[in-house]
Amino acid sequence: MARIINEPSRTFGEYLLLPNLTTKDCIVDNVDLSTPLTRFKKGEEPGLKLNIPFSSAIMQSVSDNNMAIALAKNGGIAFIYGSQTIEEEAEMVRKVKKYKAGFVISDSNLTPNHTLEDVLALKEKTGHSTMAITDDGTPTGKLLGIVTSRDYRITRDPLDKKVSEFMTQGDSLIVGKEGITLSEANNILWDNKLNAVPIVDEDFNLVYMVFRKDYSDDKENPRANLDNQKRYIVGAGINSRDYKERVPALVDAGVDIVCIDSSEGFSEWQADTIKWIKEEYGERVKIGAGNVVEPEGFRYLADAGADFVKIGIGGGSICITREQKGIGRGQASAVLDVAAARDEYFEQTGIYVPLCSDGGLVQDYHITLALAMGADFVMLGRYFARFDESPTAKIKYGNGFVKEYWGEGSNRARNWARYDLGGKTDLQFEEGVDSYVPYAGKLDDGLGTTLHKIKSTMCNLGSKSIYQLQKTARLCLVSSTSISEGSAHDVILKNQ
Ligand SMILES: NC(=O)C1=CN([C@@H]2O[C@H](COP(=O)(O)OP(=O)(O)OC[C@H]3O[C@@H](n4cnc5c(N)ncnc54)[C@H](O)[C@@H]3O)[C@@H](O)[C@H]2O)C=CC1
Ligand SMILES: O=c1[nH]c(=O)c2[nH+]cn([C@@H]3O[C@H](COP(=O)(O)O)[C@@H](O)[C@H]3O)c2[nH]1
Ligand SMILES: [K+]
Repeated sequence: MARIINEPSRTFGEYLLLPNLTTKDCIVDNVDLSTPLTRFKKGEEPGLKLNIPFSSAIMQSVSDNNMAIALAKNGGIAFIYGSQTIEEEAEMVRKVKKYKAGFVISDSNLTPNHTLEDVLALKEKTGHSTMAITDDGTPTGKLLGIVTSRDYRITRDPLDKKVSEFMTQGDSLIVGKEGITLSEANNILWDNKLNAVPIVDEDFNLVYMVFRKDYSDDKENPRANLDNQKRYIVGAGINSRDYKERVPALVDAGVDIVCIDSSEGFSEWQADTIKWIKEEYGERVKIGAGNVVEPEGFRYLADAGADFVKIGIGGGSICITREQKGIGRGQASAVLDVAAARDEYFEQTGIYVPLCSDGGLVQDYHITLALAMGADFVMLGRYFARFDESPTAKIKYGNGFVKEYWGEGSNRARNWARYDLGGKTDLQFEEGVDSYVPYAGKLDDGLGTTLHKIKSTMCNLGSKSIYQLQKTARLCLVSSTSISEGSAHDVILKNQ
């Protein structure tokens, strides 16, 4: 007979935190939010850590190279979406690893044989008026010239005028040599009254551009999550099918960690994927797996060698998996149950496997709850999709703005593959929706507020670290009637 777990599965909104004694040294500035990202043996340090317990969802509408840079700058990690070709995903990883504050890879490039018409079309497409002219029109080709809007006049020059006739070239072309510092590049900009300076290697191949406007806002964040070569840490999503091709390409691009991206991870496909990666790369390549919602699934993946395990089925804001397939579990119950299994696993084996609570986090305090319940970090989709740094369009909506946000199980996300990875297309059903989320401005600002909230809650709980929070937090269940007591009530709100 089927086994029934009679305890109903619960969500974060059903719990509140109880304060503990706040000692005088427990102030926001003293709260440390660093947390392990990968498994470690008792008494040892994890191979990878996060400086804040945040990761961004493995989704087309959330995690590209821009999100990865913005989040790593703040101490977290993005997992670049795997629902794209291997080459495209590896290229995104490469862009993050090549990124140096203030040095950008040129996104507007042409050859001398292009025309003014091509210049105008490219400007329309990228929004950038400074273009690098290289022998092959790529951002890494031999640099032959530069075009800015000062080099042509739309009213006077014919549209078929060749770029070679009006680009800045020869002795007038001022460049910086690869390896110079940002402040040296900035001196070149000022000394020559330029808005941009191309940086070239020994063979005059283009490597970066440095723009005057970028210089001021590129001070390094002290929380930045960096590797031993001072490059940003980045993760990437993989699947349990093409990993033998995808993982080598990602490793070649410099990825720090991969994560099997699936709605449900208690499977031999995932164990095989982990096994292959560990045999191929040993400890050099870290790998997260999931998702699970109960202890058996956790233990299976921990035994298989997962470096972290992700929790959450059907709780995401764009998820309709529970409606479609009837699988899943309230996220709070899932985290509590799996965290207990993780602690038991640690006692039995001396191996600590970090947990990630993925999806369904709505209020900022839900993040604190997830950590208190035993998660070491969280993964958020909707939250990050709202910021400027997410890859999707910002659209005017009523009096404000929204950004697009769609699930990886939606038809929109699945369209990337020309061939179906998983069987007959005519049998497919959607497991996610296509939606809008309210636009929330710059990631630095929004995330800054959330971090401050989490830290001040931790002070109420007398915790200066996530470890302490997990060990000492006390939580209570709330009744549905007491929930209304928690918002403004029995008053007439002004300005409404
Ligand atoms: N966290 C959540 O609640 C949910 C997440 N999603 C997202 O949607 C996307 C797609 O997820 P899934 O459909 O679960 O993808 P998936 O690729 O893991 O699974 C699809 C199907 O293929 C099977 N499969 C996996 N590897 C195989 C192999 N090597 N050979 C043969 N069959 C294999 C799986 O067992 C499953 O039936 C992911 O981005 C996931 O994160 C979708 C629904 C819910
Ligand atoms: O049922 C689903 N259908 C989908 O199409 C889908 N796409 C993503 N995900 C999962 O949702 C997480 C993000 O959730 P939030 O927006 O709540 O942060 C993500 O991190 C995923 O775990 C999906 N679940
Ligand atoms: K399964």
